[in-house]
Amino acid sequence: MGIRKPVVAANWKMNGNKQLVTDFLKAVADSGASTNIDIVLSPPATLLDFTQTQRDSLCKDVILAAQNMSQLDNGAYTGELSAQLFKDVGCNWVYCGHSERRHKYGESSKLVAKKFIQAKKNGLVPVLCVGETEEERKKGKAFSRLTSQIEAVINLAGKDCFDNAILAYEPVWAIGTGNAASPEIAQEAHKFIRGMVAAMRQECSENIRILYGGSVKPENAKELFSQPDIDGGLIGGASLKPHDFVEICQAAKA
Ligand SMILES: O=C(CO)COP(=O)(O)O
Repeated sequence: MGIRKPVVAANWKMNGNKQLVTDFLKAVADSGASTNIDIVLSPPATLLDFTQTQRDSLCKDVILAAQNMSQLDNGAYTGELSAQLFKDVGCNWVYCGHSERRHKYGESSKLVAKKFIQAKKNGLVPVLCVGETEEERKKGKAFSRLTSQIEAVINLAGKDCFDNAILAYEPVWAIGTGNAASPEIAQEAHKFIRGMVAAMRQECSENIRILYGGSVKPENAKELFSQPDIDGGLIGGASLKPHDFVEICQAAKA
């Protein structure tokens, strides 16, 4: 991982409660896991205010992230949540284009790019999630899928868009299936993604952190994180078990 500070991000999706927030933050604090790595927590939006308060008293280093966000500033958009609302409850990062948003809620790459821009405009660090489906991989179209998802952001946000941003490779076939990508397959995709950034801006490609997501668990984290272009992970299911999450964080330090 070299010069890049590892990141381990918890994505609770539509799970968790106040008790889990407290247990999670205590486990992270007790383990000292946040030394030398960035630990990110994204509980459901309703828990963020509580999480901020608990974070400030239990484990100040933990970064809060929103799981999704409106591309718009404010106004008559029932049920939507804006960048400013998330900043108000202590968020500094936001996930853009998680595969569940793309596939279950029909978010297009163009909409994802608008959200990415909105995050940057408001001083939030966007975590752009990209990844191919199983069918795309079988047809040899994995890299063209990644290219189109990343190009959509570059086209709208410009060539320096990945300064102060994070990328996450999350192959759809590995999310929630228990079948993580092999370290070789993940590394190949991460190298490809870093190469795309390098083609625009060499310096940015050396600094940008690219996270792997999809069935990361304590048993496979170390091997995945030891790949040269994998700078940490975006953790779903295993982040709901504080002990497992802490173990994954320790693997990112090794
Ligand atoms: O979607 C993910 C993180 O954003 C990964 O989820 P799982 O770790 O449950 O596969």
